[in-house]
Amino acid sequence: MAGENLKDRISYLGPEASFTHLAAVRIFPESTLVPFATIPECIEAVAEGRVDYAVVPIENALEGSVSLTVDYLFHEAQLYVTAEVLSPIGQHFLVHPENAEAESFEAIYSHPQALAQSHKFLFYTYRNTPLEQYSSTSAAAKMVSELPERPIAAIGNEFAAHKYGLTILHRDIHDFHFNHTRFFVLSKTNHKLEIAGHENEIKTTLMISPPKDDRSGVLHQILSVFAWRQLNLSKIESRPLKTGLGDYFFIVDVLEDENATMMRGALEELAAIGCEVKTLGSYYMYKNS
Ligand SMILES: O=C(O)C(=O)C[C@]1(C(=O)O)C=C[C@@H](O)C=C1
Repeated sequence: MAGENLKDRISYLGPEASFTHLAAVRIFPESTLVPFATIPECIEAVAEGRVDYAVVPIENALEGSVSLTVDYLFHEAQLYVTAEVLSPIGQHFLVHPENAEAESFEAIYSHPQALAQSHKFLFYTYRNTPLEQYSSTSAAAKMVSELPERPIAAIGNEFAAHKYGLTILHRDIHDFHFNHTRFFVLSKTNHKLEIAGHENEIKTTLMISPPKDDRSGVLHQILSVFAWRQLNLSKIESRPLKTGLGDYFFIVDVLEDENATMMRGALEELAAIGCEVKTLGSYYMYKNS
């Protein structure tokens, strides 16, 4: 399926000016974007057909996988990745203009990922200020804008500062310069979103559960399936199956289309060695500036 439909409805972690919102606008500039308070609600909305696509964070360069998204995709939903968005992430320290001269702050609010990405700055600059988790960076920014009487701060992006009329007291407070997040664009149907400006490389995400007989060398066996076919992996990660200690599944990103001959052979061979494979489909990557 090519292009976006103007009538499409898209769920994202709101409110406006979250990082997920910016990623959603990159792919769906003209569609109806519907904010939700949590990632599971965004995923549920697409699984139940209330929206056509969900845009959700999947991995951050500093903090690793967003386990909530990974686990929902494995355990709860049968959805497909239709595109990936790679966004640079700049975290800023935002305050109400009336509190721009405050000597200290009562608390600092943000999404747990943003607090974690700014850990060093917060430790060295605001060691004694409580850090409070909030549903998203933009929800924290909105809340700070609504409570000028409280000396509180939020961590979020520049768009949130503009949207909610906040002052950027400290700019670029994320701990490492190369801060990027990958977002998935999820749908109930397996297809690729093809709009202008995608990278050439195609990627397929597989979730592989190893055979249950606990044989030795099974990870080696799984990797060999890809290795001798010269199928390049850009990521491999394990997550708990939640069936017992030591039980894991593997998330593998392969730089090939799932319909390519070598990939079809790899999927057959994985089944033959007793693996269960959940494919999330093949998709292109879009960079956000
Ligand atoms: O809180 C937001 O603004 C989000 O869109 C969520 C989220 C995440 O869950 O990783 C997205 C990107 C950034 O890494 C920080 C937070």
